[in-house]
Amino acid sequence: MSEIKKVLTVAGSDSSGGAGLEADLKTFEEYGTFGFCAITSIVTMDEDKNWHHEVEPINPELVYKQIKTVLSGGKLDALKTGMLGSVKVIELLSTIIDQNEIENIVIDPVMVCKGENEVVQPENGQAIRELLLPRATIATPNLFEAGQLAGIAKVSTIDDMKEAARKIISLGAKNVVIKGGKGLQAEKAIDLLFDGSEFTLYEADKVDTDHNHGAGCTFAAAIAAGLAQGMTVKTAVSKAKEFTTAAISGGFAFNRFVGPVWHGAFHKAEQRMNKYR
Ligand SMILES: Nc1ncnc2c1ncn2[C@@H]1O[C@H](COP(=O)(O)OP(=O)(O)O)[C@@H](O)[C@H]1O
Ligand SMILES: Cc1ncc(COP(=O)(O)O)c(C=O)c1O
Repeated sequence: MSEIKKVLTVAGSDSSGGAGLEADLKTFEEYGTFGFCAITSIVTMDEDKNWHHEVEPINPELVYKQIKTVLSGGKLDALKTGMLGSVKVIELLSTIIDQNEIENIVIDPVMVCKGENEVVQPENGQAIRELLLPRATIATPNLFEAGQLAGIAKVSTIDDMKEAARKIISLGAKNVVIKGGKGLQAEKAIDLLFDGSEFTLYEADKVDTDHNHGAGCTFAAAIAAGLAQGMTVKTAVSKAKEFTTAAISGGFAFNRFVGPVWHGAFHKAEQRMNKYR
């Protein structure tokens, strides 16, 4: 057996299990890669506060020590970032990327949680743009995040996505895939990849569901695992799209607010479903 590929996620914890580092690790496992994590923040949702997401950042020094622990095991095949907790963590991460040989870097510029209107830690957006985009093999913003990174008020059409993608590439990312998802004014769930010269569209049927908590994290994690396994960017995005569509189709109502996607759905183990559901 060839050596197992190693993928690190630096992300927030979503104890409801669909998003955050939980989504990433489950996805890495489904891909047959080995997942590591460094926790940057802990997210909880409070029923008494209308299910508002509360974010508790982890001390940056502790985040640094977690990453150093993982790096002590040798070279990583991919690194994925999610919710980063603070500007300090973003600064540390950019230095760590420069000082270590990491081939594939997937920057998921998490700025919003589904069901919330306000930006989580708005000061992080500028730091992600300046410090992480130039180091990204691929950035994976959703429509809102693409607008924030590109300085475009609203991204809601394919043409808007193209404009935002051009801008994000000009900020230094090697590739960007903008997740059209449910928010796009289109019949299908369309994502747009731009590598600086060519646009590629990825389409899937829209799943009619509200249980898509974690879809964005899952998509970016799947891209990271695919790249770690040696896929080209185009193949990794295409495979991630299939994986995520399946995960959304397998989503379920967890409580009255959150419906997580199910990362195990792609491999449709019927026995697994019958056993646990
Ligand atoms: N209802 C849906 N049906 C099918 N695909 C979807 C649906 N919602 C989102 N997606 C896909 O899931 C992935 C994540 O998109 P999105 O949910 O917009 O990201 P985020 O979680 O970062 O907001 C993208 O590939 C998007 O096209
Ligand atoms: C820790 C964490 N990261 C990322 C996200 C973003 O999740 P999604 O993939 O649904 O955009 C969330 C949403 O709640 C979260 O709690």
